[in-house]
Amino acid sequence: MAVQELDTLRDQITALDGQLLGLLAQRQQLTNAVAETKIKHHIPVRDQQREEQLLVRLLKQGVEHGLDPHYITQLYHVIIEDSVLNQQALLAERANPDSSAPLNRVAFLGDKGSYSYLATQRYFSRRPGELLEIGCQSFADIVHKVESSEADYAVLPIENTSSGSINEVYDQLQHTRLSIIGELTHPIKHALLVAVDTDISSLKTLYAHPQVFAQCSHFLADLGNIEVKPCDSTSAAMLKVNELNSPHVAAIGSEAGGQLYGLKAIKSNLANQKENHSRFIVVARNRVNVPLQVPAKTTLVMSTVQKPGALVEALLVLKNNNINMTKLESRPITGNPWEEMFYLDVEGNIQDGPMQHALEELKATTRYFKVLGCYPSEEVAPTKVAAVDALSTPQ
Ligand SMILES: O=C(O)C(=O)C[C@]1(C(=O)O)C=C[C@@H](O)C=C1
Repeated sequence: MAVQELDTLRDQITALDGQLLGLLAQRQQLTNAVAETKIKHHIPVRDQQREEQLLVRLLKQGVEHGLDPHYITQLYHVIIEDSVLNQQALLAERANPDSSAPLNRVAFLGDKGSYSYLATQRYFSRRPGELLEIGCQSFADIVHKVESSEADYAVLPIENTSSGSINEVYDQLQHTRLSIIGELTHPIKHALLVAVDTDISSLKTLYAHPQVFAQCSHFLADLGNIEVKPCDSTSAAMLKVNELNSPHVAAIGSEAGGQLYGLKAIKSNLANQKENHSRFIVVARNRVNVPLQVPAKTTLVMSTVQKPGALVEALLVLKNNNINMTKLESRPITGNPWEEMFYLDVEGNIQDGPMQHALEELKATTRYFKVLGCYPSEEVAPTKVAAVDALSTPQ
């Protein structure tokens, strides 16, 4: 039965939410205009001093309105992250006029609903041009699609906060001529998805990608006697459960992806770590120019000579040139037992003087050395304001 009072209140909320969206769109137009000005005057995109001033003012105003400072801080971080990433995408587009096309053909693992699919959608939503998704069954197939020009880009998961590096992808990078042109971090929220009404105790078989099983090992250990069946992708697992349409089977995947297959979540937050994120890389046939106004990352691959301390020597080159390394990964070299290929992510732009100097030195120190790509860093660290703690401390 409709309650008149509730309807009236909800109408007012709906109207306000509409206004909030309108205001956010206006804010976006202004920050896009800011990006144009920054392009013209060579000003860096990020200005954390300005962010801090804004946040301090908002917190003061928010407290006067009776709003929780943590709520304001979180909201503002999302708004700023979006603003920075949109501006970076705009600058990158201007710096690479030849790579803009009306259609972006993108290869990724799985089908509609896979985490790679969701990451692909998110990455390209900030870029001009329509998106044509090309679902693939293996990482080798994805890379081949771009190498053979059947696709323009590939989106590949490279590491996860719970299960670590994705070795197969690193191994693909060893043998390809493609370049890394972008990255993004996407939250991975695993849920238990079923096709028909059921409960956990009725389940006999669970379908998921092996990486997903690794990320949810604590949940699986508590489940007891359920058969786990690996699938090529999360979307393949969801499709299987949709087809079987049985109260005894479930898939692990995202709730958003499951909805595309008519599946319902009967339990969420299955990952061992609460903060479960995957980092994806975007690769293409050609390198991109990264404007010096945006924070850049460079991924390198190298092998050192076989002598004690060779890796330390190479890493000292980075230290001596004041270059920050954010990741170091090693993988065996195919055909050369006990020899390792090292993958490094470092902060910096290959067009920058100190970086070029460091790369030259590294080349001289190592046996094999290659830049896999230089791309805009999509990690927007939130600006912290000391006043937040003071404001939220109970009196
Ligand atoms: O004011 C700027 O310089 C902007 O780029 C806008 C903005 C914002 O969205 O408010 C975004 C990024 C900067 O770090 C600071 C503020």
